[in-house]
Amino acid sequence: MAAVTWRVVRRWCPSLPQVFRFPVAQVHLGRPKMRASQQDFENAVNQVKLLKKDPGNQVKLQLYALYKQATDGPCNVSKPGVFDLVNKAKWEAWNALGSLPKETARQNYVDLVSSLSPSSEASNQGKSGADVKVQESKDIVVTSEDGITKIMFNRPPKKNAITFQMYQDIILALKNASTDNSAITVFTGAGDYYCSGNDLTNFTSASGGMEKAAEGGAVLLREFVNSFIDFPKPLVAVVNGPAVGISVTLLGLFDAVYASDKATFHTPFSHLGQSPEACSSYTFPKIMGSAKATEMLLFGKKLTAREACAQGLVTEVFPDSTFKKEIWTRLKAYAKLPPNSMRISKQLIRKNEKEKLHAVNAEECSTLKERWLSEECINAIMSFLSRKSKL
Ligand SMILES: CCCC/C=C/CC(=O)SCCNC(=O)CCNC(=O)[C@H](O)C(C)(C)COP(=O)(O)OP(=O)(O)OC[C@H]1O[C@@H](n2cnc3c(N)ncnc32)[C@H](O)[C@@H]1OP(=O)(O)O
Repeated sequence: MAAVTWRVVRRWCPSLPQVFRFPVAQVHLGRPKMRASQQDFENAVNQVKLLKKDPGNQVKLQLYALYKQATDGPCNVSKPGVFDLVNKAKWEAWNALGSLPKETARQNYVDLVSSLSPSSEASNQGKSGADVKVQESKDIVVTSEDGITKIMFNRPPKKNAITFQMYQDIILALKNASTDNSAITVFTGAGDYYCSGNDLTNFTSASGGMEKAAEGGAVLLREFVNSFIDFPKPLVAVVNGPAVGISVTLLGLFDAVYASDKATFHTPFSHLGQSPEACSSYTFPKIMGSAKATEMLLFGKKLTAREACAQGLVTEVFPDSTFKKEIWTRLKAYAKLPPNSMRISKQLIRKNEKEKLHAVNAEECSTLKERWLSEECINAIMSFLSRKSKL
């Protein structure tokens, strides 16, 4: 899926690196524009193959798009399916170049490759992470500031429900955050909700029928949850409002959870004909004991922030009026702690659990794949979509 390595891709397509989304406007070209000859272009293509350091998915995406535009012209192939993550991302990057002339694409490719020379790689490494928007995505906004990478659900009109695209964007954001120069990574939500969980239209709107959607959904979910299990730095949730479904279950994989007193925690899986995910069938009983976990995961009991704190799911609750101010002040202080020490301590805490968590994730995903095709689940989703039911 998305985690194809640089080496694998070079083998797969020597001059066309694996890529992800990166808006054209953000390419910073290293020198003034001159007309690049075909020879310059071919030299640049060869230079890419010799790069010692992986330039990162965003740059690889841009290289791919510019190469295709320079050689084939505007994107002329149909968009790959929703679960063909890598090819879809490549298609989107190429398609985003619109009608950019071949010569300009060739020039931009040459300039981009030249900006990847060892000297410019070295000069990029010293950059501070001050207030940088690090990933372009409509519904997931990623910023980096004061040693904190913030990943924000940003779909307030839909209560931040998570689309298939958002799952993919989060996987990419976590991958980037694991190696950026921030000390901690924080999830939060825009608007009044933290997140209303899985977008219930994900399965009904996917092309290729429910079975294919369930199959692809299970693969995507497994990779998504794996990226939380394996995340190497302190992972903090700033729960600004109600949280539903997978946005709650994931909290068992976070290192700290801070909540506004307006937040609630709800996992209505039985109401939806579904079963728990994000390792919550293992983490929740461990955190709160099996009786309390049963009330949440089987009976769908909604907890207030204070109840969730008493059960150990939430670290601390703050009055909503001062929540943001207090929490960001505190997190900025935490982000100044020695990052390597925090990473190593987290590793020690997580190490003995990892294998178990991966096994639980795999089993939960295959169970869910069956559930999504069950009559109970399909009826529940249809009922929500036809507005007969709400939580
Ligand atoms: C591939 C991986 C799969 C992983 C699986 C995970 C399992 C889960 O996450 S299960 C949890 C799924 N979530 C829900 O069941 C929540 C459904 N939403 C609601 O019950 C309510 O919308 C609400 C209680 C969250 C909010 O109610 P409220 O009255 O305040 O606002 P609404 O008018 O209902 O919502 C505004 C707007 O947002 C749309 N929306 C909200 N949540 C979802 C959602 N989860 N999926 C799709 N759409 C959602 C809602 O339909 C409204 O849209 P319109 O304005 O267009 O009608």
